[in-house]
Amino acid sequence: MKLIILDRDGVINHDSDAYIKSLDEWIPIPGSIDAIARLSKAGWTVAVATNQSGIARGYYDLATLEAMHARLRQLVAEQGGELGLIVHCPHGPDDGCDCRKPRPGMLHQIAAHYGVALHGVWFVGDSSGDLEAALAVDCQPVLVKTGKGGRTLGKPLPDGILIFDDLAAVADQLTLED
Ligand SMILES: O=P(O)(O)OC[C@@H](O)[C@H]1O[C@@H](OP(=O)(O)O)[C@@H](O)[C@@H](O)[C@@H]1O
Ligand SMILES: [Mg+2]
Ligand SMILES: [Zn+2]
Repeated sequence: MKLIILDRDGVINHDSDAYIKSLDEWIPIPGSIDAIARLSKAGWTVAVATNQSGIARGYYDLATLEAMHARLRQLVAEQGGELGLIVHCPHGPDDGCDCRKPRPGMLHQIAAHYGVALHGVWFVGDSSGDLEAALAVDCQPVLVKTGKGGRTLGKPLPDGILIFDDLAAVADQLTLED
């Protein structure tokens, strides 16, 4: 199975230091919806693992998050693609959960859902926590320069990460190989 896992904020949609708190604030990064559709049409299963501490912080509720994800699925379907499992961590930094990145719990959830191993699976993110979560379970960490990616690039980076301008460039690479 060709599985790729994506972070959401800063990779699929624009991020904000004020959190993405409503459907109106959820704005796709240009090229990202098409990238997901291209990957899907090329036989890739595209899953999402996203921290959503805004729920624990009371900034928005689960219904609002699910409305964002319904919009995401609709936009990908309109491009002829299909989005796979979306897993989110609703917890806050002090909740001690196993699913909040950089912990790899959501990656394990996705692997279990599809019955696959995580070794070498590309996990595309914009933050250091995404890269750390990937490395914790032997995924291939992939950093995009969108969202917080520019800031992340300014920090010391672990060895072995792949860097792309954006999700569209990741899709170009993976669909080129097919
Ligand atoms: O990039 P993903 O995982 O899809 O989602 C990130 C969001 O949950 C939010 O994560 C927060 O971090 P804290 O949760 O406050 O540490 C902040 O970075 C916000 O700017 C950001 O919107
Ligand atoms: Mg992010
Ligand atoms: Zn959690």
